[in-house]
Amino acid sequence: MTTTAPEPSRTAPLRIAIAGLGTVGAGVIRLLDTNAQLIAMRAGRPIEVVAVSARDRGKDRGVDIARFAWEDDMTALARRDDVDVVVELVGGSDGPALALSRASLGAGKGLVTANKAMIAHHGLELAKLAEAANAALKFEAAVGGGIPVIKGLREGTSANALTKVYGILNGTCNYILSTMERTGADFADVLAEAQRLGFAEADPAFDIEGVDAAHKLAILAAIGFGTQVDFANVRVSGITEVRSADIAQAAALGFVIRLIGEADVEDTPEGPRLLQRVRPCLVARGHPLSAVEGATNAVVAEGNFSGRLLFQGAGAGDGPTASAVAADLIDIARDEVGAPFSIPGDHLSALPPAEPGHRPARTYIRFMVKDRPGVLAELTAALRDGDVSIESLIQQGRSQSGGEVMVAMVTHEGPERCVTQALALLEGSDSLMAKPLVLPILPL
Ligand SMILES: NC(=O)C1=CN([C@@H]2O[C@H](COP(=O)(O)OP(=O)(O)OC[C@H]3O[C@@H](n4cnc5c(N)ncnc54)[C@H](O)[C@@H]3O)[C@@H](O)[C@H]2O)C=CC1
Ligand SMILES: N[C@@H](CC=O)C(=O)O
Ligand code: NA
Repeated sequence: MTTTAPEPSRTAPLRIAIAGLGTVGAGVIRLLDTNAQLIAMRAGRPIEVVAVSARDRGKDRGVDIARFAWEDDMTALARRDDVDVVVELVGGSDGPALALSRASLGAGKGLVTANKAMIAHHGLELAKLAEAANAALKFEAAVGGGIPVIKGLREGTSANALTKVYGILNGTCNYILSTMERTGADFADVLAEAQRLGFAEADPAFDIEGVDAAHKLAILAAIGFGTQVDFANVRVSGITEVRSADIAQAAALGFVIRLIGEADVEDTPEGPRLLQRVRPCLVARGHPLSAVEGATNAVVAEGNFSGRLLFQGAGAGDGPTASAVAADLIDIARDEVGAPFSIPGDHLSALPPAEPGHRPARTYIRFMVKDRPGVLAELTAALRDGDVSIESLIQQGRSQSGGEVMVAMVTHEGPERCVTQALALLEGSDSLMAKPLVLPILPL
């Protein structure tokens, strides 16, 4: 006689364990407490926290954790028989978060995570583990905080071939850029405020150097284009070189500066190629992304039948991120699972990276140069030799004593590689006092 484990009753609670009780973890507990009744109604059963783990048991988080079992070793959560789903809110691409995630899926438990770094690096492996164990792996909070953008792409646009996905994917950078633009405040002060508000990563270099946005872009591209997550081939530049003077100059020209992630698949004679890049761009006032302020994120997806879709909302912070985590839990409670990347891991394709040099672009170029005769001629000669046509050129004031001046230009549309070639001609020039800043102008 064979016996099988009894099917859990649909009214039995979904029993969860939470690892990580920082901004997001405490937010999830607060949300599950506050909205317990409506969540039980919508999920078809209660969602009940059984056990938790973090670094410091005694820390005051503004939520009562004494009612939950405590594990010093977070991977012990994956071994508990009284847990159906593990929620990983620790962070870090490897280390304990990855060990816990592998152990949870390996034990056949569902996994909900907000950890974009881990999904960007190990998403395919974890998806295959989940699929093999017939367990859920969900990560709505990992991209766009509270915006249901993973759901939007996995479900809402699932009948479309996507042509492009792009947008503002990092709340901290957007908070810094839009606050500097509005108030003229200093970069370091605004970053400190974003940290205080709980938007920034544990190491904020991930935010300001564009890496966090690149993690999120790699995840969106995988879902949108049915490709394996390919973080290693995202071309990344962050916002650390952007100065207040660039923001002011952009404003005078009718633009704002935003950190934009963009991905598309290009058909080439050698086959399809995946372009993924994150970089600060000039965005014309009037473009929907120019009005995105503070820690808000916005993602544009273009489908061949849906047309252009815009997903917008709070991209960081405890409440919005907790909202996305809880929505994933509700899906699991309802048994709505499916392949983590929309199509099974074994069928995700591996596309080589695209080379975008031939693509047409208008570009803002800012030089910091020595204030001396002949400098402008040197710059314009290099641009001429690189086949770059200048649309407008502004020299900002004069220094007192032959010091540093700013020269900003906007180019006419031309192949991207021309700007790169022109700037290569200036490399090593003692007229340049800093590396030129190149900001593409986002097409409408
Ligand atoms: N803060 C936000 O707005 C958002 C955060 N996320 C992601 O959510 C995750 C958590 O982020 P936050 O709550 O902001 O971080 P946090 O730093 O506020 O909290 C992290 C928690 O994990 C625990 N922890 C960290 N390392 C540990 C270790 N080695 N052993 C045991 N416990 C450890 C800490 O004690 C703390 O309780 C990260 O993956 C982050 O990228 C995603 C979307 C938005
Ligand atoms: N540090 C991230 C948090 C959300 O993902 C951000 O600023 O967007
Ligand atoms: Na989201």
